[in-house]
Amino acid sequence: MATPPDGPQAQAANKAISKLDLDGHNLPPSPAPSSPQVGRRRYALATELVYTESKDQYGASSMPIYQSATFKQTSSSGGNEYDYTRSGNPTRTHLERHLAKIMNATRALAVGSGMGALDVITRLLRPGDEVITGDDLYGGTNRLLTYLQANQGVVVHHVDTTDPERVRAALTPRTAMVLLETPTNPLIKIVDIATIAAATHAAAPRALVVVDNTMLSPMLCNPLDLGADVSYESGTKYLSGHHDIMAGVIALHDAALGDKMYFTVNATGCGLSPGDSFLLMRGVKTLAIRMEKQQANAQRIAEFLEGHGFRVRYPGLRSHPQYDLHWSMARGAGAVLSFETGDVGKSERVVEAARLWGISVSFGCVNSLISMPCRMSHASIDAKTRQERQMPEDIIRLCVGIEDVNDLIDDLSRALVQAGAVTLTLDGFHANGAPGETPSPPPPSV
Ligand SMILES: N[C@@H](CCSC[C@H](N)C(=O)O)C(=O)O
Repeated sequence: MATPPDGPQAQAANKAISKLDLDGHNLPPSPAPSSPQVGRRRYALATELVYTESKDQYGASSMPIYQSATFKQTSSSGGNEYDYTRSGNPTRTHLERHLAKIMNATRALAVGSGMGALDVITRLLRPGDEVITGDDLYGGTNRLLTYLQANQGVVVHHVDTTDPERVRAALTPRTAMVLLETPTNPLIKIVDIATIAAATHAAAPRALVVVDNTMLSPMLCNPLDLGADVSYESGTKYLSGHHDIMAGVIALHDAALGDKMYFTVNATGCGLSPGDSFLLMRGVKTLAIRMEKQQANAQRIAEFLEGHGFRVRYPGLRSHPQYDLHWSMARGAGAVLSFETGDVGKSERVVEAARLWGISVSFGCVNSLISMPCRMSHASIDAKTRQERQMPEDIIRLCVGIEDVNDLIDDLSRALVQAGAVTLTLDGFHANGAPGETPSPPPPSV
């Protein structure tokens, strides 16, 4: 899973490191000039996640929480490195520099949630600007784009981003942003970032290609290396890993764009708090080992469900229609999968019968979660739109954690049996009813 030391990803990462000041003590606007660390060898990603180079005044091996709203100045004109935590805080700066390093970026910004990150990014849009995005995407993203369309004069085109030609056909001189997710949430479709980025930059040079990398995290994919201009993710998920904070992260190369986004962070006060910056930093250090276990568990569970006749969507399965495309961009399949039972009521019963799997939105945490996206994470997309976009109402999303995989499979098997989603036979059990044969009517909008 680690980046090969001489591969293109590692070269890009070295470039990013050489541009960073790694002392962790500069107030944001523009990244500081290079440090004595320039040109040092890039370690494997698992090492870089843990290795930090902060110059804490006492040599603390874990950057302390600077729990202070304001900072004393040495002169009446101010001008010290930090003045007010909304504008900058040493704990957040340390985190942002570490994130820039592991996301192969020149600059990273840490804010209060994944949606907060998308808000900062979309504030670059102006009335009349056009956004091209997917027809399967996270409910919160869809909601923010719908708001911008209704209130800010931004025109949003939802197309099937799994087909780069559809994106190409939607590009116009007014395209300001192409917003991608891969794998998509919750249908786990794969989007070709490199082809779409190249097509976008050729046809609409001022357009930004923005990628939501939450499903994979920098452990498995680096969208900036594939040609994206901005990569962002919910730090609430894999980066922190314990569902004890909300956070959002933005990574990019363009200094002027970074300054514009920092302006918004400072002006609106959405920067991540010192305490949450500390927790996110702590979580990032164990990302490699968590992800390794989570995706090994997810693979076993996906194979278990598929082996019993369910339609499973997971890029670790050879049956995934875009298996090769996924593996050309990513170093792993992640730990989110979805499957269908063919009946909404049956899916509800499965979810409610699970004990070890918590009924919760979110993913990327050490404990496993089960949910019905159409009722939960994607309920803000109205039923008609969900139907138009062919979202199966019975779809169940599994977000796999680090528990013992046999316990997870036992609990899921029991829930499937209890819900009547499988038929018991002498040689085991099999899914009842092929998904899609009896399409479920959408429930009323939420
Ligand atoms: N009630 C929330 C639901 C958040 S879903 C969180 C997450 N990104 C996921 O996909 O599970 C809302 O309406 O935003």
